[in-house]
Amino acid sequence: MELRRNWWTKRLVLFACLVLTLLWIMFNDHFYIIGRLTQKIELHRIRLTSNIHITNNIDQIRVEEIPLDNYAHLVFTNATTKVQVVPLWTNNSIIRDNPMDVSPKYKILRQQDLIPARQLPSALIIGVKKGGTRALLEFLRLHPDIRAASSEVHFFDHHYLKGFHWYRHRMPPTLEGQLTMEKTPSYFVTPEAPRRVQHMNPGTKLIVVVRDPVTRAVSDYTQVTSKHPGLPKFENRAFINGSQVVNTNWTPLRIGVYSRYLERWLEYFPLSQFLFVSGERLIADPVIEITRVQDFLGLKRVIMEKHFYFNSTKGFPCLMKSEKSAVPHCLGKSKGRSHPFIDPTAIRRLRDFYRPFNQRFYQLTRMNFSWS
Ligand SMILES: Nc1ncnc2c1ncn2[C@@H]1O[C@H](COP(=O)(O)OS(=O)(=O)O)[C@@H](OP(=O)(O)O)[C@H]1O
Repeated sequence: MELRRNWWTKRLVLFACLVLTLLWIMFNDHFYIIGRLTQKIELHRIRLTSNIHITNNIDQIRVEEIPLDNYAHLVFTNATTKVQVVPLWTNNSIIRDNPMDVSPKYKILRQQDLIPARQLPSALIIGVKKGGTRALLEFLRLHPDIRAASSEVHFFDHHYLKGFHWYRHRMPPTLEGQLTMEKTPSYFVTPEAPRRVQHMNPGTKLIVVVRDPVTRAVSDYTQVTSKHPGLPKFENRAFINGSQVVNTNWTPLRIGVYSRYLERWLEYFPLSQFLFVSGERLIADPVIEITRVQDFLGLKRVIMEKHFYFNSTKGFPCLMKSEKSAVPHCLGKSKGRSHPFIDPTAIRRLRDFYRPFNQRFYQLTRMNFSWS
């Protein structure tokens, strides 16, 4: 009898160990299992809603990345073998494997069953170069409902052929309700960018930080000379062969013809999807501009007066705290450089040159930026 009882106890202990091991495995793979389930549901949804036949086995999903430009062509010619998938959902196993995402912050979120996922941006700061785009993005990052890629991604100009899967993985993970953003100022002047952005999402919100084109050109030139000292003087580059003719082929001057680029964007997006931020006012009164941006993005007005202070050494507004730390934060040395002296006659000529283009830009945007 005693022998039989021992036999049962041993079996029970063994069974309990087995159950505990199973529970442990399930707990650890909790998110992975959910991820796989969601993936199956998502794929099923694509199958139901799309007229593209996906031949891939669910466990060996092989999505060939094809630029969206070729989409129409593919649908009509070779629909069974190649699919254009713009992923709106992240496989959690990728988050699991990314060291950035196993930070304590994400561990806590996971424990609360809040699973961050990477999304394509729904709002972009598309320009303009040297307009104040970094300042705007750094200010916006204070908002708890905004998550932004920290560096310029250059997807719609340089990396488009890498596909949307690549692009999405440059974005930070977000929780439901959080907005994904990115800033690359060269998008504004990239001929293909409007069509490509529209293709990604015709509802994308577009923010353009603009600044007096003459000061912008000098700022651009200052940046170039900081990297390549010894370049010809600004005045020598701005006018053809020492004449009074403006050298419109020179990129720092060409970028300032804002109306030309905006006209191209307006072929793809309605004006209501743009917000034009004054680069000058972003320095003089950042609260006004940041409030406009929060309203435009449909966000609560969280960033306000108390978040800014004027740093007299830097000569610019700085933040009382950054996204990551509670200490006051100014932009780096490359933002807010002192500009070289430019001959006032050259400045006057450039102002005359830009005047009609500025007027056209005011007309298009229905805003008067008062650049003289
Ligand atoms: N708060 C604050 N701090 C520092 N700088 C500020 C700020 N707000 C706007 N600016 C202006 O931003 C200009 C740089 O613009 P961008 O960030 O768009 O430049 S870039 O295109 O990303 O290189 C930069 O141009 P420069 O003054 O010529 O350096 C600044 O004038």
